[in-house]
This record gives sequence, structure tokens and C-alpha cells, in this order.
Amino acid sequence: MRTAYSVETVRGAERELMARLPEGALMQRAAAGLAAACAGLLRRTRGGVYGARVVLLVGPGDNGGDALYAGARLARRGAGVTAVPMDPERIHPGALAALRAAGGHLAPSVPQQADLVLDGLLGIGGRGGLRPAAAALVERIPSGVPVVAVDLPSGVDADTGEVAGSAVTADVTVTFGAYKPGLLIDPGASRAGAVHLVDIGLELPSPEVEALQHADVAGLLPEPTASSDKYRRGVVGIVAGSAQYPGAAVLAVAGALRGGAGAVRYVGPAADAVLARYPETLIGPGRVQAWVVGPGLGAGRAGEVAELLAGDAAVLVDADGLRGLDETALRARTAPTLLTPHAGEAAALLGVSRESVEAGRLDAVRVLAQRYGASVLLKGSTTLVASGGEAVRVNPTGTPWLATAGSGDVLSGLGGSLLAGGLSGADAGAVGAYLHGLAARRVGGPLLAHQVAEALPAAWRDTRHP
Ligand SMILES: NC(=O)C1=CN([C@@H]2O[C@H](COP(=O)(O)OP(=O)(O)OC[C@H]3O[C@@H](n4cnc5c(N)ncnc54)[C@H](O)[C@@H]3O)[C@@H](O)[C@H]2O)[C@@H](O)CC1
Ligand SMILES: Nc1ncnc2c1ncn2[C@@H]1O[C@H](COP(=O)(O)OP(=O)(O)O)[C@@H](O)[C@H]1O
Ligand SMILES: [K+]
Repeated sequence: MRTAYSVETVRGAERELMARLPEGALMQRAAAGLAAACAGLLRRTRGGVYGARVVLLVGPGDNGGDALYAGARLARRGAGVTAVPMDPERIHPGALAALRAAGGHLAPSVPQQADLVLDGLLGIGGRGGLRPAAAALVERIPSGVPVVAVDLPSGVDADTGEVAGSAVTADVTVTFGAYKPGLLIDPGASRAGAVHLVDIGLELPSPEVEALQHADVAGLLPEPTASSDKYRRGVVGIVAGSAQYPGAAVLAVAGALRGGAGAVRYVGPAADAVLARYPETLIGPGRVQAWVVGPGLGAGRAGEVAELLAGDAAVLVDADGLRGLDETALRARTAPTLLTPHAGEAAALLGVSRESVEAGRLDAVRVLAQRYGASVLLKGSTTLVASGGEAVRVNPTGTPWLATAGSGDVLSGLGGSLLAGGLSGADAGAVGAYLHGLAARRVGGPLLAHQVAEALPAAWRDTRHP
């Protein structure tokens, strides 16, 4: 499991550790890790540190201090290091002295000839969009030169991944002590590049955000045992498709057949299309452990959604099923409930614009989960799953090629199948998104939704191999 912690939590852990260590020790640990990562990068890009031209963008706080101390270490190894301050009146004094003692110097503007740029403008102390002095330096980062962000790319909100205005786009982010949620959640995550964690010895409580990895997923997948039969493995029922959208039913069944349930039952007007493609499907109403309702349902079928929600089986609600959800009915449920909106559907549920959901994904998914008393999977770039007071799960797999018609239908069938196999709403959502994203990566791009479904068994097997 990869875990991420809020600024408040990180600061608390830092305070405790600093009280036990000599002054400045933590910053030295951070700077040593940062310099080592930069040296590694310079070895790969130009064969070594000696003679490299390194530019430091230096903010007024400790983030700038880290950059300066790391710059001093690189200067001692023969790099030519130039520091450009955001505000010449406010520079970490000890760190500047260390850089100067090592042969580095200050400059008023960003040199355009460089082998490496370190973004040490803002770290976890950054608030709101970059102010003009910081934004002006960011604009002058020469194109094509590798950028290493110190702790996090400046302009990215550490707690949420939100970006208000401009922000640094890094090739590598060297982060200290713990991942910050903003490094894992878009739009921040796609600014961070490859994230490298430097252990500075923090002791951390439970995380605010977490990302499953292969072993976590393998441990949650419902594998059959010697005593399994198809009913014990769980039956998933699919209520999807309409005369207008029969394909959604086929794709949801395609996902459900690969999610580990023992049987898939289809209820709706697209039975012929479903059977033509998947003769394994049971047709018509019957007992199930989990329902999937919504893909391609069309308008005017809220009664069917309400009926399923009034029952005691687990329910995954997607797409058209999300229209006019009854908050009270949802809150009264005791079986697992998983809602799977994309940003547009989430915006309709929240009564806000789609853009504001995209910009503040973490907040949106948390509010929805709380309001409906359900697990909520918010689709899109860096899919998120929230449930009650638990850590929000961020999906580390996936590809933008998934933004294609029908891929969400496959995900809903898959998630429902996992619910039928006994997973909780949060686990079914997180494991479903993980496999779905892994399958899509296996297919590559451009991809068709049914190919994602077909790649699910291979993705399932992949999770067993770290
Ligand atoms: N606290 C610790 O023990 C450690 C902290 N470390 C470093 O310290 C950093 C945090 O340092 P600070 O708390 O000094 O905070 P920062 O250095 O992240 O930034 C704070 C400064 O930036 C200014 N600022 C805030 N938002 C701005 C904006 N939008 N535009 C322009 N200026 C803005 C503030 O006025 C303040 O002066 C971490 O990210 C990490 O790099 C590391 O050295 C590891 C140890
Ligand atoms: N930019 C993106 N990056 C990664 N995944 C994406 C992106 N956009 C969409 N997706 C994924 O593609 C799928 C699309 O689902 P959805 O919007 O419901 O489409 P549909 O209703 O056509 O099936 C979801 O799994 C979503 O997370
Ligand atoms: K930074």
C-alpha cells in the first residue's frame, strides 16, 4: 500500500521528530536525499555531476533551504550551481551560506543554459496559486531541461492536488518523509513526474489517502477454493441497456463475467444482444448477491433503481441509475452500496459545475460519500474511491485511452462482480478500478471498451507477480 498524508499530519510528525534531533538534522536528511536523487539523474542524462550546470529556484521558506543545501552538496561534487531567489530579501540564511561556501552563487534571473533545474520555490507551506514573483520564475524554466521538484511541484496544493493558476511540471519529484495527497491526485499528480520518497524517519499515524499496489489487490481478489461452487462464488445481476443502448448491457456483462462472480444474470431489454455475445449469461430475474444498475438504462427507469436499493443485496449504481437518487433511501441501506459517477454525474449530484469537480476531485468524492452514506468511486484521471471516514483510495493504474465510450460500463460490471464475491463497497471500487486500469494498460492505445474486458483475466493474474 502506498500511503499519503496531509500537511497537518506531516507537520505534526516533523515536530515530534525534530524535538528529538539536533537542530537542522531533518533538513540535512532531506537535502542529502535530494542531492543523491539529482546526482543519479545527472549520471543518467550526462554521465555525472562534475561540470553540470545546476539551477536552483529558491523560495522564501524551508523548501528553498532544502534546494540550497542540496545545491551545496552538488557544488562540492563539481557542479556549477546558480541559485535564483524568488525574493532576495528572504532566503534561508544558513543554507545560502552553505551554498556560497561550496562555490555556488546567486543570480537575479534564470540562466537558460542548464543541465538540471531544481524547483525549491514552495513545498508544503505553499498556499493558493503561485504569486507573481514565483510564477515569473516558473515561466523562465528553460524548455527541455530536466526539472526536479523539491518535496512537491510548486503551485500544486499538497493536500488536494488542486492547481490554481500556473504550477511547475516536474520530471521527478523528490518528496520527504511521506507522499502528500497532491502527488497522487490529478491535476497535481500529472505535474509530479516520477515520485521518489526520501525517508527522513517520520513516524506517521493512519493516512488520509492510499493507493493499492499489486499485492494488496491480489490479497482482496475473490479466488475460488476447493469448496467453491458457482452460487457460493456469488451471483451478480446486471440491470442495464435499453432499446437505444443495448451495447451498454453487453459491456457491463463483459466486465461482470471477468470479476470473479460464479454467475452473471441479466435483466432487461437487451437479452438477445447479451446472449449472442455471452451464452454464459443467465437471463431474467432471480436471486443475486449484488446488482449493477444504470449503464445505458435511459430515462424513466428510476423505479427499477429504487426497487433494487430497497432490497438487501449489494448494489452498484452507475450512469443513468445515478439520476434522481434518493438520499434517504440510500442512507437507510445496510448492504454495501457503491456509486460510480464520472465528473459530470458527480457534478449533477452535487449541484456544481463539472469543472469544479475536476479541479477539486478529493473534496467532491468525500462530500458525495458522506451525503449518500455510500462508497463512491469518482471516475476520470486518477480515479478516487471514498467511503465513510476511511482513507480515500486513489487508483494508480489506468490510462487516458480509457476515455472511450463503454469503458465505464465494463468497470461497473466488474465492480458489481467483486461486490457479489463479498468485497466491501470501497474494496470493490478500488480493486475494480485497479484491474480495469491495468487491463487498459495491457491493451495499450487506441483501445476499445470490449478489449479492456477481455484483458481483465490477464490483469488479474498480473497482480500475483510483484
Ligand atoms: N519541517 C521540517 O522538518 C522539514 C521541512 N522540509 C522542507 O520544508 C518545506 C516547508 O517549508 P516551509 O514551511 O518554510 O514552507 P515553504 O518553503 O513551502 O513555503 C513557505 C513560504 O512561501 C510563501 N508562500 C506561500 N504560498 C505562496 C504562493 N502561493 N506564492 C508565493 N509564495 C508563497 C510563504 O509566504 C512562506 O514564506 C517542506 O516542503 C520541505 O521542503 C524538509 O527540509 C524536511 C524537514
Ligand atoms: N483522462 C483519463 N485518464 C484516465 N482514465 C480516464 C480518463 N477519462 C476517463 N477515464 C476512465 O474511463 C472510464 C470512462 O467511464 P465513463 O465516463 O463512465 O464512460 P462510459 O459511460 O462511456 O462507459 C472510467 O473508468 C474513467 O475512470
Ligand atoms: K517545490
